Amino acid sequence: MVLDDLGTSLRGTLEELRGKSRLTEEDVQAVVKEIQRSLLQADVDVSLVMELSDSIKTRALEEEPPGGTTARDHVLRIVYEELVALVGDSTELPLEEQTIMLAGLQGSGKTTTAAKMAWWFSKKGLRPAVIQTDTFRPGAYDQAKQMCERAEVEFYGDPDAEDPVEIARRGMEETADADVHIVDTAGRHALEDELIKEIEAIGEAVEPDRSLLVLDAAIGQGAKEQARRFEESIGIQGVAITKLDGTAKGGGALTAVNETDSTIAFLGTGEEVDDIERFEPNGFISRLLGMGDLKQLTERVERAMAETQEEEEDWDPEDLLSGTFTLHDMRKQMNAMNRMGPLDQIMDMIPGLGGGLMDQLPDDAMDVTQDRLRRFEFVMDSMTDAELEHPRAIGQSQIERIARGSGTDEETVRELLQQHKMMERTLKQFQGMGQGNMDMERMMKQMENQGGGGGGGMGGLF
Ligand SMILES: Nc1nc2c(ncn2[C@@H]2O[C@H](COP(=O)(O)OP(=O)(O)OP(=O)(O)O)[C@@H](O)[C@H]2O)c(=O)[nH]1
Repeated sequence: MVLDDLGTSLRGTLEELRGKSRLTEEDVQAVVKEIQRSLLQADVDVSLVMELSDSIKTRALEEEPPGGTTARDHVLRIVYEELVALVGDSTELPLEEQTIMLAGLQGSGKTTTAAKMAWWFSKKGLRPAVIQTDTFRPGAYDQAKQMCERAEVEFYGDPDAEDPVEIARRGMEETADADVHIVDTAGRHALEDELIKEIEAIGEAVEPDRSLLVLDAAIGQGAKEQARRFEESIGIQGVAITKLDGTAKGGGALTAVNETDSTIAFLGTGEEVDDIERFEPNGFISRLLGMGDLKQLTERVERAMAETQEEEEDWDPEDLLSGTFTLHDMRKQMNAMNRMGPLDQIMDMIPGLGGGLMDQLPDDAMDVTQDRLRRFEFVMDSMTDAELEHPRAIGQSQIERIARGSGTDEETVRELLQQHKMMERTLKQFQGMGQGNMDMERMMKQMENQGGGGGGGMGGLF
């Protein structure tokens, strides 16, 4: 896959830095040379490679590594950050009603990507439909139809119709119930005016909210020209890079994204409907370098720089006692519980609250079931940022969508929302108690009562 051997070769060079606390110019040069070699081999544009190596060199030599950071960590962090900047952010894709048009050359993987994207949106709880307008390639209709059947998503196409614009228009009408329309267009062997005109006309008919260019990872320098032409005619908001599971190099596609100031939306990694990933720059580069989660390394160094002992990754129980309590907070707490242990121990860490308070709760109150946690995780995965931030504003139609997307049921979504409400209320009382005006016994009673049938007291949280 893209830049495949970068991680291997870089690891060797970095190993040689082990034990060193300062970097020499030769050290940096050796690292940069490995990166240049890998990127150029993977078809990344020369000027882009030079730009990247210059900034790595300058930063590695000029930035002062914070105390306690090894030379290896210092340079690895800079390489990681520069590579993340090179691949750019992920294309914004709100989970809401929208029309997405796919464009690209023949064989780039548009039809496959349309069905995969529809599958992806359906897993997020939306109702997608694929509209197939390819009248150029015989077989495109059957292929799209079969894939959509496998993805269990709505499909519209007309094998007998000849006018793609008319198919697109009718497709939008016929699938009016769907909330995400994915419009697949025809490709050609090369970028021809006819192809551009056809896509422009389809664009006028369906008025897409965003258009994505589908690029085969094997494409070389030609990707730049393609991206530019599509960008000029229909405007490209993002790119889907396909066939990353093969031996493809991917550098051409990366260059195209960078040159056109575009972003990557999806990665295709196989021929099945679920062989699709939402592009996520940090994870992508970490995986590429084969070095675990490098974001953590960056964060560790940043913390050292700020000379703070604060463990940013770790949830601080005291946060619960101030400010508003959102589902983001609840999720952080769930993660923290996975790492830190059961709730009673966590509560013990809160100054003034631990020390025996939890002993007064019924034994099973702190029983955290993994299964429940996991189901709540699925539910939260299918929520938007806004929903996580303002859970009280979640209405029935959103509950239905979230339940569908998370593969759970409405009952579980409601349970989570109820849980959040209960926890928020209880925490407010803790806040009150923190100020010394809460009667302990009364609070304990309330906590128990709030549990209702779904689980007891504070322990019914999960
Ligand atoms: N291995 C692998 N194969 C893929 C991937 N995406 C698409 N393909 C294959 O690539 C070939 C072309 O894909 P299509 O989806 O038909 O391409 P298209 O761009 O719609 O082609 P036209 O309709 O002719 O423009 C098919 O055989 C797909 O199975 C991928 O991520 N990995």
